[in-house]
Amino acid sequence: MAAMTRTTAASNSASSFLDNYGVSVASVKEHGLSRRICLKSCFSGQKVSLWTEVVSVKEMPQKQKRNLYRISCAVTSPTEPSTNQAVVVPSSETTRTECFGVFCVTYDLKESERPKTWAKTVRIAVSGAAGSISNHLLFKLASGEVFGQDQPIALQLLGSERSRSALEGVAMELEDSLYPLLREVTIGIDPYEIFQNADWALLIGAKPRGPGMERADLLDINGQIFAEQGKALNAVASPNVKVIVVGNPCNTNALICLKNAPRIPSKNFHALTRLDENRAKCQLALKAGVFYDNVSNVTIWGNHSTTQVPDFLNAKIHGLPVNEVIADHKWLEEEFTSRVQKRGGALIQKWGRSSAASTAVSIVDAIKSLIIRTPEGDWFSSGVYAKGNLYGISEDLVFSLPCRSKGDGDYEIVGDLVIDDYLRKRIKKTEEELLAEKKCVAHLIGEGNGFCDLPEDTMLPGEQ
Ligand SMILES: NC(=O)c1ccc[n+]([C@@H]2O[C@H](COP(=O)([O-])OP(=O)(O)OC[C@H]3O[C@@H](n4cnc5c(N)ncnc54)[C@H](O)[C@@H]3O)[C@@H](O)[C@H]2O)c1
Repeated sequence: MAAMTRTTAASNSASSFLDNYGVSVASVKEHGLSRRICLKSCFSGQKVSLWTEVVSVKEMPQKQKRNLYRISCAVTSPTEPSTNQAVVVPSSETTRTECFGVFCVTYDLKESERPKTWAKTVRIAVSGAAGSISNHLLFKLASGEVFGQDQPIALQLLGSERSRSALEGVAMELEDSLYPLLREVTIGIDPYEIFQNADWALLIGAKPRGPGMERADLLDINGQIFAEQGKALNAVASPNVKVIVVGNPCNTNALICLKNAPRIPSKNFHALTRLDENRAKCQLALKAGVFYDNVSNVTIWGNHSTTQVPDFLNAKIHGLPVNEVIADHKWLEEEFTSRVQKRGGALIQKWGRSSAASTAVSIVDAIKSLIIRTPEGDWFSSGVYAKGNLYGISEDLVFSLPCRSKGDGDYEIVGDLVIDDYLRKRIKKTEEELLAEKKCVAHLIGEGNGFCDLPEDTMLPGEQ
């Protein structure tokens, strides 16, 4: 067995790198960043005659925007099987982002498993991948439940320095699950590496609000994380990446992220308010005594905080206005909102931990809302860049609004909801809170010095 170690930086293609080794490429099959390369020739200077072999090539992301290829090949001679192997690996400083375990093995699609609909691998970057929400979400993604049963996916998992070992544990569980659609798993702690070519970025990782921590402190600590991750997305993700920010305070984190990623359309950034929408639907269904799939057209307006406005005015049950079905208008006006806002807190009291599973489900719902056409006449809520909204809401905010999608990953803001005085007053309040949050993080969005004067220290849903 001949083993060699060599690192090279090349600004050109993988095949010209192979040329450096005197190897000629017979054919290349692409699977996202991974390529299977069949060779015809031999390594120059190795005096090894090759007959057929497979080389896996991985682009090693570099902040310096150089391409670095890791190449490993197992070479078998017809006369001396398994005696000739050559491995080219990067030097240790380039191995921080690793394909994990079984996912490093090259794969080939067998003809029999190549249905006509087999699609290009979707690359999904997930931050906070070792956390509670991800622990539910990753397995839904890998199972095909989200993107479909003929859609191979790659999971690119970002953790923090502290969660490095846990991240390996997550990847081991994914290995043991033998998901046929899960083609690649990479783990790491550098967003510039993990976000490479991501089609989706699910930004969950954030610092939790500790005891006695002001909302302003949380904004600053987590804001810095999202400024960095925005820059990393800008540098290395797919230019049309769809970003869903979950880590709190998610609206302002999403705003910070998009401001730091000018290459990516602002429209592509979302703050997750889908859990609030789902909770609102559940409360309306409970009150009306109907199953929740009969509730539609529910909007969450504004911030994912206790100033959020769950809208019963425009919501429907069995296609009828909610206030025609629920006669108890006092309940709608006085109790419904706080029930939605306090649902997370009530759950913590019962179970002693926050809602991870239902949050993961709501992330799945949020993705599906963008890749599946919205049913006629309905809409969904998402924290989106408010540019072009017809409700007079400040446009330079990430604000939860009613949206509709054709299922192509894009969406439009629905512009014809009725806003009465009750809603207008509350929407104003959540808007004021978001404007104040924006001032706090001015230093992170290129708008001078941050100055924090929040109207009140509101909580995140579930904190109280
Ligand atoms: N928008 C919503 O509807 C909603 C709902 C529930 C929770 N959340 C928020 O989601 C976030 C995560 O919740 P969780 O229950 O999974 O928390 P968790 O503490 O279980 O997991 C968070 C993980 O993120 C990691 N992390 C921290 N900083 C990171 C960074 N800079 N890069 C990558 N990873 C990092 C941590 O090490 C940890 O493993 C919290 O901010 C929470 O408030 C939002």
